[in-house]
Amino acid sequence: MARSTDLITRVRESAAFVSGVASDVHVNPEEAWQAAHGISSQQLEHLTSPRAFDSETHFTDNGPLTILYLLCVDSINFCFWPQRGLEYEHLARGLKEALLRDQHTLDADRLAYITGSQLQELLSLPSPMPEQDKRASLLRELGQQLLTCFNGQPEKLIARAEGSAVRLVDLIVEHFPGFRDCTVYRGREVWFLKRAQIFVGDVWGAFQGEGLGRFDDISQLTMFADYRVPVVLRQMGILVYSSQLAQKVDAREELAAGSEAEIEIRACTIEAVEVLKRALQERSSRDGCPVPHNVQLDWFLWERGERERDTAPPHHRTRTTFY
Ligand SMILES: Nc1nc2c(c(CN[C@H]3C=C[C@H](O)[C@@H]3O)cn2[C@@H]2O[C@H](COP(=O)(O)O)[C@@H](O)[C@H]2O)c(=O)[nH]1
Repeated sequence: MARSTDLITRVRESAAFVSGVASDVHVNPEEAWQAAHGISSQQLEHLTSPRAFDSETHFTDNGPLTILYLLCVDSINFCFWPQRGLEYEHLARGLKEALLRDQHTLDADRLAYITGSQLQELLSLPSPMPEQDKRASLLRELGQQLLTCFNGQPEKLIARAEGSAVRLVDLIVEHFPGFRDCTVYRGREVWFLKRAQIFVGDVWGAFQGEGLGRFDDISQLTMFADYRVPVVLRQMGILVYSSQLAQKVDAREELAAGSEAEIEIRACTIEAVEVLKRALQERSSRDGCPVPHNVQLDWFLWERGERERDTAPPHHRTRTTFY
């Protein structure tokens, strides 16, 4: 019987397909090659060394509760830009502090009934978040499915993946429909799975690749197609927008979710990091430099995007629950 293609492979194939035919975005391989040779070996050493999850922002008890915490964070880790000043860190820190106040606050049987206003209170936010009710419904789905499929125990989800990041991404999308980040481009189904993959990357990072965070195939994750990394890749000259698209993005005009332009930005962002990774592998075959996993390249690019977000050009603006 033909083995059904795992979803991460579909993400890679989607990125290759779209970037091959895209009208408004393309990847510049020469700039990717330059960038790969511009990263110092010290930076690559740092990038590829185990990195502790910063406990100032994140909950890190390094037990099953961390898995539940990360499932909650990555269920609602999207679309902060409509509210000036709201960032990912407010979400991560807010959920951490809620757990420190009451370690049962995110238990599946409580998540299953959470409302938008209860979420706002839990996060101690002065005003409602964008898509707040949608975020609450995603947490209710998380709670209900954890109860139905995993006896309310998130570590059972991790155990069922049997040490495979690829398998865990498939399990997440199978059991939690809110993570099903896919759409249609010119008649073909295309996959991105940003929040499903970032959850796996976060578990791997939180446990530094050991115990509950041990994945033998972590190298299979693609980068996470958000709205911050495309800005960095564009500044590096690796991602190039048509003048029409550049004008729209720079004017902060919204791109509809599922529009060709939005899909081309996301797919070419994934492809750009694949090209960057291959350039680093080629360099390593000559000078022996360490080669980061995509999740490590992603963090490198995302953290640069975070540092420069106030001076960088505008990111693209799409209202979505996927990133
Ligand atoms: N590609 C990628 N996108 C990521 C993350 C993160 C945070 N994760 C790391 C942070 C600490 C731990 O090390 C986690 O691993 C958030 N985002 C996305 O950025 C977007 C902008 O958000 P902001 O600038 O706040 O508005 C939003 O779509 C958000 O979903 C990442 O790592 N990679």
